[in-house]
Amino acid sequence: MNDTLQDLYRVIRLRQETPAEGSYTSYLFSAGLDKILKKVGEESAETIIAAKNGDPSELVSETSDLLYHLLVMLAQRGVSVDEVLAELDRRSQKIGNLKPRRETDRES
Ligand SMILES: N=c1c2ncn([C@@H]3O[C@H](COP(=O)(O)OP(=O)(O)OP(=O)(O)O)[C@@H](O)[C@H]3O)c2ncn1[C@@H]1O[C@H](COP(=O)(O)O)[C@@H](O)[C@H]1O
Repeated sequence: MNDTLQDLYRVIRLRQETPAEGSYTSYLFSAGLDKILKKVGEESAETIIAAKNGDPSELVSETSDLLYHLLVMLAQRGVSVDEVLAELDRRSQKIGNLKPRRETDRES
């Protein structure tokens, strides 16, 4: 896998430590946790709508917005993206994760 998420997280941490003029990331950190969480919520909803709409480029764009805002959220809470990637790596050791479910649960 390439290092794009880790590189982006590094830039976000730089902005957190050293606010920069005209930086959207610095603006988010100065606005605080509630603003960051509001953006995560908005971008999540926009990603869901994009997935429903079926336009692949819209879905790529909205998913990118969401991932960026999730990384800002992690940085604000002091959690490294490496911890998330390590957790995903750990999970990749296990396959067959489907738990038994009732017939009525299949659509939701
Ligand atoms: N990946 C991103 C990224 N994705 C989305 N965005 C910003 O997220 C915002 C999302 O758009 P919206 O319309 O929802 O929000 P808005 O109206 O601009 O802002 P709000 O008033 O809602 O807060 C846009 O302003 C985008 O520019 C990003 N801003 C920065 N980055 C990365 O962060 C790096 C540092 O950017 P700066 O902090 O701006 O220097 C960049 O080089 C990029 O790699």
